[in-house]
Amino acid sequence: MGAGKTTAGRLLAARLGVDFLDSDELVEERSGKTVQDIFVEDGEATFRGLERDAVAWALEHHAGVLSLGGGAVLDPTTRTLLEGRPVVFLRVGLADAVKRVGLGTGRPLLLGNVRSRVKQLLDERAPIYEGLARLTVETDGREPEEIADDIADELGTSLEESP
Ligand SMILES: Nc1ncnc2c1ncn2[C@@H]1O[C@H](COP(=O)(O)OP(=O)(O)O)[C@@H](O)[C@H]1O
Ligand SMILES: O=C(O)C1=C[C@@H](OP(=O)(O)O)[C@@H](O)[C@H](O)C1
Ligand SMILES: [Mg+2]
Repeated sequence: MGAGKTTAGRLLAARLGVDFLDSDELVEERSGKTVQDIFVEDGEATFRGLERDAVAWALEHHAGVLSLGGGAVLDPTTRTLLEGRPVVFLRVGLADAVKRVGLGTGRPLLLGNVRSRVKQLLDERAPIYEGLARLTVETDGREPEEIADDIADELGTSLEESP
């Protein structure tokens, strides 16, 4: 959360001239509920199931850029769906992540002490992100446009070698 997946993903799609989808937006459209309400009313496990279905649908029906929620890779089926695809890990340090998520509004997993929650989630999840990523891009102190340009340049090369 706060890595800039949604922001840089949208810019990347525009730069490549392809469609853009975001798994949180898809979950909200498909369920008719906000992510926040799903977490509060139905719980995280229900959200992960909806997220898995949304990711599966997007990967099957959509060619373009898909930005994921930061916890999507916690689901084993979602991880399997992503394996072998050009997954990009946007790395963010604690300070920049905390700045970017602000008070964590709309991000139910950040309720409470935002800084310690972000740290805990980054520590737990970094190995999963690293294991899945074909490309890792550092985002600290960098503008989303620059990050999107880097991804486009580096993925272009990688996709030529292995689609
Ligand atoms: N590289 C960046 N530098 C500064 N702010 C950023 C950057 N990328 C995104 N942001 C801002 O941080 C917040 C979270 O970005 P978002 O794209 O929603 O992240 P994610 O989808 O990874 O949670 C937004 O307010 C966005 O404008
Ligand atoms: O990291 C997570 O578990 C979550 C990240 C959020 O998306 P972003 O990473 O786009 O903020 C959203 O899916 C939900 O609040 C849970
Ligand atoms: Mg997002």
